[in-house]
Amino acid sequence: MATPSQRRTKGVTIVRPIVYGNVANPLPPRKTQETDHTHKWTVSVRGVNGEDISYYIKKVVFKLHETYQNPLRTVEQPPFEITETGWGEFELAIKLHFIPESNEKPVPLYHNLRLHPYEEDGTILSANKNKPVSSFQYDELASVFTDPT
Ligand SMILES: O=C(Nc1ccc(C(=O)N2CC(c3nccs3)C2)s1)[C@@H]1CCCN1
Repeated sequence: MATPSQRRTKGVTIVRPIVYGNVANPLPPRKTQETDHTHKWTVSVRGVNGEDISYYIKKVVFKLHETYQNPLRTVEQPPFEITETGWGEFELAIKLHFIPESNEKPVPLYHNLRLHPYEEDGTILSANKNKPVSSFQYDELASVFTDPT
């Protein structure tokens, strides 16, 4: 956390790494018959190494695909995550709202939800390639605060 003098020093840039992404696991066969949903997934915004980000993030708004009920999901306390089930992959919009809200504009992020482990070249891995079935995709983003108040 910036010291009071840093917080008022012009030109000071505070970098806070943020990790966002999703995990996904296949649903048991009996479940998929009911809704055609094949996976359960969780999209999350977290601090690196579990760092508490709630002292500077007021809330996180997740915008799911329009076919989901109530596609705009607001999370106002950690863990900043949404768990849903589904059958496909799509782009989620995420917006980070900061404390104090008036000084930092909300930061938009975009995350392509993944349901399967992928090879580097994009080919889908079959489970027997010793890759965990739950796919992890984290794009690390350093959120930069310049000229903080
Ligand atoms: O998959 C894709 N788009 C998707 C949008 C929404 C998806 C989904 O999983 N769900 C909607 C939700 C509901 N189903 C029924 C009632 S709510 C479960 S998937 C694209 C198209 C091909 C490649 N990627």
